[in-house]
Amino acid sequence: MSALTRSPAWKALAAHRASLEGTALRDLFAADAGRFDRYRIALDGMLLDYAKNRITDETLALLTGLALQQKLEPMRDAMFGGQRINITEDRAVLHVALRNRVDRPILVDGEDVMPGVQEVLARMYAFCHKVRDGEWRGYDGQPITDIVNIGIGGSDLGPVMVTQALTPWHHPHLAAHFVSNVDGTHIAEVLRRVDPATTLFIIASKTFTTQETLANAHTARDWFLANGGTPETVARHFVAVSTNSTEVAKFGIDTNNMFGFWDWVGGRYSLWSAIGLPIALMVGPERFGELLAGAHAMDEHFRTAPLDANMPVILGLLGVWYGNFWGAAAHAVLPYDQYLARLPAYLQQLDMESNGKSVDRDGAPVDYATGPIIFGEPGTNGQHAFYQLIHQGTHLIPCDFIAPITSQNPTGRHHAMLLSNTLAQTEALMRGKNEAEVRAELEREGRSGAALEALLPHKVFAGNRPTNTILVDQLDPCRLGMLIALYEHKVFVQGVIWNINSFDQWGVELGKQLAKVILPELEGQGTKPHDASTVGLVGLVNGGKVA
Ligand SMILES: O=P(O)(O)OC[C@H]1O[C@H](O)[C@H](O)[C@@H](O)[C@@H]1O
Repeated sequence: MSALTRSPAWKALAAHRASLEGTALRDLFAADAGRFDRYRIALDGMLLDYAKNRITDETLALLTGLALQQKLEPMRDAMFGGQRINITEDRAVLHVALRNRVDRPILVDGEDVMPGVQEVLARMYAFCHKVRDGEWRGYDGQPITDIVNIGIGGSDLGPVMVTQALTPWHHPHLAAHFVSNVDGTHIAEVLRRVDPATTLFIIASKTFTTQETLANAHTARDWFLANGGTPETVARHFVAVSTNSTEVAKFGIDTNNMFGFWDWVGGRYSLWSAIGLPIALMVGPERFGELLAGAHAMDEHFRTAPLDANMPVILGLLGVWYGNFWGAAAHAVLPYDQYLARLPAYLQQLDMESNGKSVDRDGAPVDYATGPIIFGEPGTNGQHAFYQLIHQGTHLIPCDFIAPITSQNPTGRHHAMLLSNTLAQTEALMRGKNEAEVRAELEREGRSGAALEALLPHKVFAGNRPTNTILVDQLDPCRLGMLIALYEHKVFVQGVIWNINSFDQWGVELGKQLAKVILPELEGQGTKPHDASTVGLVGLVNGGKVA
């Protein structure tokens, strides 16, 4: 048994969990009118309501006890203090420095990183002004109309998600496009829609060695050169965001047109750095600053609020509660805002790449569940697709419902209808509908006898399904920054409880290595030994058809 599962706090939670068997959320609500008042946290136009969870005051006390036992506070302070908590890569973890709006010095090995952060931000902002004001011109003197960000993983998902979420603040004469997949269809479809004379390519890669990104970048440059561009004008159309100036120069981008960041910014935590350039170009430096300010407000809350009044801590602990003590393997994120359509995809990388680990910080196998499967779709679309399983399936799936009180597009009754669905879903999941209620309903519909009995079990909802509701006044840059930082810190909290390193991602390497072996085989350069299935599949691909 691991130290964690042997620990007093863990055992106390296991015993407490057993004592809650058979306790239904609807009964907890009926017995306690104060749940909503006690189980909510508000901060700067954002509210977390966590009353619809299988918890009591004792649960929260035991969960915060677990956090204390696992040294959450010292670990949090170590992150904010620039210590090298990413032990397998020997790096500090300082995305919080990128949005440190008060200029509190943040030291890594005794050196303050803040001047460097400010310097890159100032260069980014100056560049944004030039492009946005039409001062930055393409090869034939026209202003830029289209921005194509080429990157993948953390160099894509954050910029895509945020750019889409902040659509109401977009520059009226700029359009953003994102190319990530190595599938040639992705870049082909984007290049079909843009004009080389007025397009700016951002090649975004922390390492500048990522196969997909470099393939797309080369294809973009070849297309540019074949369509009116020249080697001399590449500099007006290609900029890079990277930590690797050597590889950027090798690719042929003038390092004057490179925006740097640092090894202490993890890919999936990098949208606050120069990786956010497409966002800043589209919404402008002022709005980008508000995004950073929102994240900073959440950082300060996480850093200073007591554990039991701390949004990321509570979200993280609730996830541990369900994953480790109730057997929940998945977690749904359900944004009731069309602008947040890509939030679930973004959170899949943030959470699953961070906490999808099965050895602890010392390399010992864990004997407890770690990060959950994250999925989601914007409401109300998800309701008409997979909510059936959440309501009546055999898996317990805790859900986060996220919604703005005010819409950016008030259109007739739409927003009230949207929000009525948000609130109804959390109520339905919590309450369910018991046999007596279903029976009464069927009788009111005029059913009776065998027909009623046959239908009855299908229409029962067990309820007792836990949800969090995150309401924001409106989805503006500041609130979006808060929301993303909330999830970043939630993931951190869980990693600390599970004693895993949330900041490496060795699990993505094996597939990359093997793809390098298979690629030459698909390009006619001989074959290599594999298992029978892989050999067979390579043969079919090389043969050009499946049979
Ligand atoms: O920014 P890059 O160095 O191109 O990396 C892009 C992505 O690829 C890697 O394989 C990692 O799994 C991601 O965490 C990273 O964000």
